[in-house]
Amino acid sequence: MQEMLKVAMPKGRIYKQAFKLFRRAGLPMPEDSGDDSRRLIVTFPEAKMEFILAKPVDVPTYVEYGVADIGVVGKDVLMEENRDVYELLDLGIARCRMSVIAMPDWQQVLNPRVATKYPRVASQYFREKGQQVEVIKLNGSIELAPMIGLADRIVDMVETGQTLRENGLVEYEEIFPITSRLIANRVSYRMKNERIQQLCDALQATLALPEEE
Ligand SMILES: Nc1ncnc2c1ncn2[C@@H]1O[C@H](COP(=O)(O)OP(=O)(O)OP(=O)(O)O)[C@@H](O)[C@H]1O
Ligand SMILES: O=P(O)(O)OC[C@H]1O[C@H](OP(=O)(O)OP(=O)(O)O)[C@H](O)[C@@H]1O
Repeated sequence: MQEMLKVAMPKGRIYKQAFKLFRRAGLPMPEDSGDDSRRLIVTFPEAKMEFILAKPVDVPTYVEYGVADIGVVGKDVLMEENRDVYELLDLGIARCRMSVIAMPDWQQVLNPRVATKYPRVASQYFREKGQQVEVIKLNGSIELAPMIGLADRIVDMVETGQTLRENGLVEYEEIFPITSRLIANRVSYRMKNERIQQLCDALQATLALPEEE
C-alpha cells in the first residue's frame, strides 16, 4: 500500500497552477482546488497526498525539517532561503523574473541604497558586481522605495511589467528568471524514493505535452 506523501504547497498565486499541474499529471484529485477555503491541511485520500498550505516563503523550511516530504516553491524563495533541500524539477509555472529596478533618472551614487524583499539575493548580486550597497529589507510594495526616496534602486520581481509602468519605474537588468520548483526533503527522498520519483516522472511527462485550454 502506498504511504501518504506530505506536500508543502504555497498559498497564493502558485497554488492554483500547481494544483492544475498535479491533476494534469493524472493524480486523482477533485476539479475544485479549494483555494478559497481557510483549511490549512487538505487530504486527498485517493492520491495518498496531504497538502500543507503554507506561506510561500516558509515552504523550504517545512521541507528541510521533514514535516513535508516535498514542496512547491518559487526559485526566488529557494535562492533567498538557501535551505538544505533537493531541487527536483522545474515546474515551469508562476513564471516571472528577478530584476534591478529604478526611476528613469536614476544616477550612480556612492554606497547606494537598495530596497528588496530578497536581501540575500540582492547582496550576492551586488557583491559579485563588486559594488558596495546598503540593502534595506522591505516586505511588500517594494516599488514605493525609489518613488519616495527610501532607496536608489530595488531588487524585485517583474511579471507583466504593469506595476513598473503604472509607477513610472524602469527595469535595468534581469538577475535571473523565476519559475516554481518541486523540492524534496533529503531523507524523504531516500525513504520514499519510488513514490517521489513516480510523481516527478508523471509531472515531467505532463510538462512535455502542449498545455490544453
Ligand atoms: N507577478 C509576480 N509577483 C510575485 N511573485 C510572482 C509573480 N508571478 C509569479 N510569482 C511567484 O509566486 C510566488 C508567490 O507569490 P505570492 O504573491 O503568492 O506570495 P508572497 O507575495 O510571497 O506571499 P504573501 O502575499 O503571502 O506575502 C513568488 O515567490 C514567485 O515565485
Ligand atoms: O510585473 P507585474 O505583473 O506587475 O508583477 C510584479 C509585481 O508583483 C509582485 O507583487 P505582489 O503582487 O506579490 O505584491 P507585493 O508588493 O505585496 O509583493 C512583485 O513584487 C511586483 O510588485
